[in-house]
Amino acid sequence: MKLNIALLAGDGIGPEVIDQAVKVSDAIAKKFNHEITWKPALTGAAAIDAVGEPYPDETHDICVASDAVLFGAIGHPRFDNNPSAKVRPEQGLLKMRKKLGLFANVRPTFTFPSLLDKSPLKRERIEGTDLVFLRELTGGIYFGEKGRRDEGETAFDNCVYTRVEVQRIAKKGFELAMTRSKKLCCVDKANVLETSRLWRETVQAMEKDYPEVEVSYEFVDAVAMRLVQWPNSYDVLITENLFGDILTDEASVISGSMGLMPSASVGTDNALFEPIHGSYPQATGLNIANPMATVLSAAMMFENFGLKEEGNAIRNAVNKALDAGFVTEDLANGDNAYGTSEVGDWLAKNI
Ligand SMILES: NC(=O)c1ccc[n+]([C@@H]2O[C@H](COP(=O)([O-])OP(=O)(O)OC[C@H]3O[C@@H](n4cnc5c(N)ncnc54)[C@H](O)[C@@H]3O)[C@@H](O)[C@H]2O)c1
Ligand SMILES: CC(C)[C@H](C(=O)O)[C@@H](O)C(=O)O
Ligand SMILES: [Mg+2]
Repeated sequence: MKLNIALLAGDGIGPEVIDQAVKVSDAIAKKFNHEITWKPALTGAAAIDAVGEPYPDETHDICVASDAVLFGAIGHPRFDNNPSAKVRPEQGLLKMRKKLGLFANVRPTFTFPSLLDKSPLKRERIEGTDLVFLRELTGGIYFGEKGRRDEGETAFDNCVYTRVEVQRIAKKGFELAMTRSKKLCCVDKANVLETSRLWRETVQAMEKDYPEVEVSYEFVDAVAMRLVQWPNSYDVLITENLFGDILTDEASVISGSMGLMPSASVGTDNALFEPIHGSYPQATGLNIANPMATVLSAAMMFENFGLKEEGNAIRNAVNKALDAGFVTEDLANGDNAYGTSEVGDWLAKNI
């Protein structure tokens, strides 16, 4: 297969982890006879520095013309520490998601056999966890009207959802549940928020089309608790943008590290693959960040092209590295940590 992949490395550890995903993907291409053409493009603070805006038109054109996008991470402390900055790296990420129509963010949470005792949660709680969040990605409070009034003394962020936005993510949730254990949890705050009541009402109306799916409706605050208490009781969870952002970082503790969590952001016409973590500024340039989340995002990319064996080959290499203890410092004991690029080399060699 010939694949054109837009490569948006971004900021902080973004370029370091992306390099490893490229190495591993190139090893896959060699083994399975594919041809990958990488199309690097600017995004985030790097794009602000170069051209004054975090998601330039040229980058968008490259994304649209590609078969998929592989994304590292964006964000820089000089913006995080300056609340009044008008142009911010994160705006680029949001604009990109919106312009590419990536309304569904698929964020799986699973455990790795050799890491069961690495999690701060007890083995018997997390063993067997295999759940997927479908996080709505182009609506809600992230995209509603926001601003200040009263001479800056009052701030607002509006949370808005349309029924159609809820229907399309819920449809994905029901369809995914049908291919798994037929359990769907709708995460909301319908006891308080009107947008959540629209979510609940919309999902309830869709239940009749999927009679085999057992649907539960749970409040987000309770899910935040049960997620770490009984994670293996969940299968597919659908949720609005902000709740999904928060719960998936929480869920990374189940697997053992933020540096392990991949994701796919999909829409009708485009697909983008990105780790759930950020630019981890403290680790920039130190060759210590875990590249596995980005490497596993590349595995999701191959699977999205229908290349299951390729995706599995990546997962097997990651499992082998974890079993062998060939890991970065977030997962290592004491002195036994390997560098980001060494882990990438090891994975590529073991494809
Ligand atoms: N999708 C994205 O690009 C994205 C996501 C989240 C945050 N951000 C941005 O990243 C910047 C830093 O934000 P933050 O510190 O809250 O979140 P972060 O995800 O960058 O880091 C939080 C913590 O997670 C751990 N971590 C993250 N990635 C890791 C990796 N690859 N290997 C090992 N450990 C890892 C580290 O302990 C780190 O301190 C901010 O500017 C933020 O806006 C971007
Ligand atoms: C950086 C930020 C805009 C982004 C989000 O909130 O969606 C990040 O936290 C993520 O999870 O991808
Ligand atoms: Mg996040």
